[in-house]
Amino acid sequence: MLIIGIGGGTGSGKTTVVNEIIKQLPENEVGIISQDSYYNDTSHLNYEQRTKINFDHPRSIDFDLLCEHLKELKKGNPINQPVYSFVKHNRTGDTIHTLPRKVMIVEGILILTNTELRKMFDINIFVHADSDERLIRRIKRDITQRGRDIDEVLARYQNTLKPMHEQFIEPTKEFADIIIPNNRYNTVAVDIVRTIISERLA
Ligand SMILES: Nc1ncnc2c1ncn2[C@@H]1O[C@H](COP(=O)(O)OP(=O)(O)O)[C@@H](O)[C@H]1O
Ligand SMILES: O=c1ccn([C@@H]2O[C@H](COP(=O)(O)O)[C@@H](O)[C@H]2O)c(=O)[nH]1
Repeated sequence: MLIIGIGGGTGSGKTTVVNEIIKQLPENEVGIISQDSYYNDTSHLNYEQRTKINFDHPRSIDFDLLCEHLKELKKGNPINQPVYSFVKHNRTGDTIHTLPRKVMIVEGILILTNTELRKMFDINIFVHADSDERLIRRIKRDITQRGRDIDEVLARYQNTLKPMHEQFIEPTKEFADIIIPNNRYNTVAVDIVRTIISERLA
């Protein structure tokens, strides 16, 4: 199994890059694990309390479960990936039955901060976009897709997202084997990663 970790700040384009990478690859050969599925289960909190969580800090992620799941996939066993709702700020209770594939892609803002996870990755990729570009994308996405308003997005950006990005996420660039500049759609970089995967699948 080839495991690729794709990190980078919110709005840098990780999900978009992953979708482009897998577009022309055989569906049954490549699997995706999203760090977002592994936000801690916060069912013991009410909605108001959940809105106050710092979702950009590594402790907001259930890395134990994520590592355990990746180990199971490596052993050839399927896992049940939790489904997360950004609208409710919590797991939905549903799961996605995820089968082990020849290539597994793990993507998320904080995945490269975790030493145990990094040890399991064969290739570390960091997707970079400038912070103003990421903020613009985040405002548009969170308002249209995640049920936020402009005040919420900007307050979260100033209070937690920006400082956490600087403290935890940006430094993980150091661990990257490949940095994808993604201020514009980067088809060349996507092709390179796709070629690496195709060679492994051949
Ligand atoms: N290179 C790009 N140029 C312009 N918009 C982009 C680019 N890459 C992604 N986007 C858009 O930015 C938003 C965030 O992208 P997404 O892939 O969800 O980022 P991430 O997963 O890193 O948070 C989405 O609406 C997406 O369509
Ligand atoms: O309940 C939640 C959980 C997370 N967030 C924000 O999401 C991003 C990470 O997702 P990307 O798709 O990589 O952007 C993170 O910056 C959190 O602030 C949230 O708003 N609500």
